[in-house]
Amino acid sequence: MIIHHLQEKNSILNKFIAEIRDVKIQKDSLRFRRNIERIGEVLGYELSKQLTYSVKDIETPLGNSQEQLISNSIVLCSILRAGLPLHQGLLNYFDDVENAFISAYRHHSNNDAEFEIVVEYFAAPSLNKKTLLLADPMLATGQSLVAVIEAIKKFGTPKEIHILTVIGSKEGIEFIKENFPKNTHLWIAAIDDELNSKGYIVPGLGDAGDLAFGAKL
Ligand SMILES: O=P(O)(O)OC[C@H]1O[C@H](OP(=O)(O)OP(=O)(O)O)[C@H](O)[C@@H]1O
Ligand SMILES: O=c1cc[nH]c(=O)[nH]1
Ligand SMILES: [Mg+2]
Repeated sequence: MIIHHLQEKNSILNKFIAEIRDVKIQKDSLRFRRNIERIGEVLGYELSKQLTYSVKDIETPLGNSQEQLISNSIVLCSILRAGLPLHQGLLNYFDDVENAFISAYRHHSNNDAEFEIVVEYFAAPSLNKKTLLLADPMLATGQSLVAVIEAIKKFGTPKEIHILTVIGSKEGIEFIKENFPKNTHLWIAAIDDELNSKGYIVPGLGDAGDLAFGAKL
């Protein structure tokens, strides 16, 4: 796995990360969603430098200009629910790509510490030979991403996979490294050291889905 850790270098991204982590600021759900969206825009811009380009002749009112444009066939797939604002941020820049959505949630049967990932819903075009962008703001244990990559196998084999995430744990990154193809790129804004006993990232930000859309039963 090729890891691109964006916060290794200081940028305006730091402000968006600080605001989504901040226990007071994150209570403003409109601002929380918009910050995740802005981070999606930054991740998408960085990722665009890794794509394939081909020249296209563009007619201007005064002449012609040769522009290098992205030639990958891209499918942007986000994991519900928390992936939605990240999806919007990526779509702001990758506005003409195909889209896919998959649901994955933690199902607790006995206690808070034990859960399985339930994948129920998947709407997608063929993924065969495509460049798959897989977006989910939180990479905690990594179990959701691994359940998703298993579930989408029947929709074809992508040429390459780019995972886009906001905050990840070291443990989660190790887990997905073992379960994704070696040429997979991980674009990650912030990496945290720990997971708590309930599988939440520490210091993290709490529950991204609830902060964006409210608590669920
Ligand atoms: O790496 P993992 O341990 O699998 O955890 C990460 C998952 O948890 C969050 O979703 P959640 O299950 O809370 O669903 P939600 O988006 O509906 O809130 C997050 O958006 C990831 O999908
Ligand atoms: O820290 C975490 C772990 C899973 N899901 C979240 O939203 N946050
Ligand atoms: Mg959640």
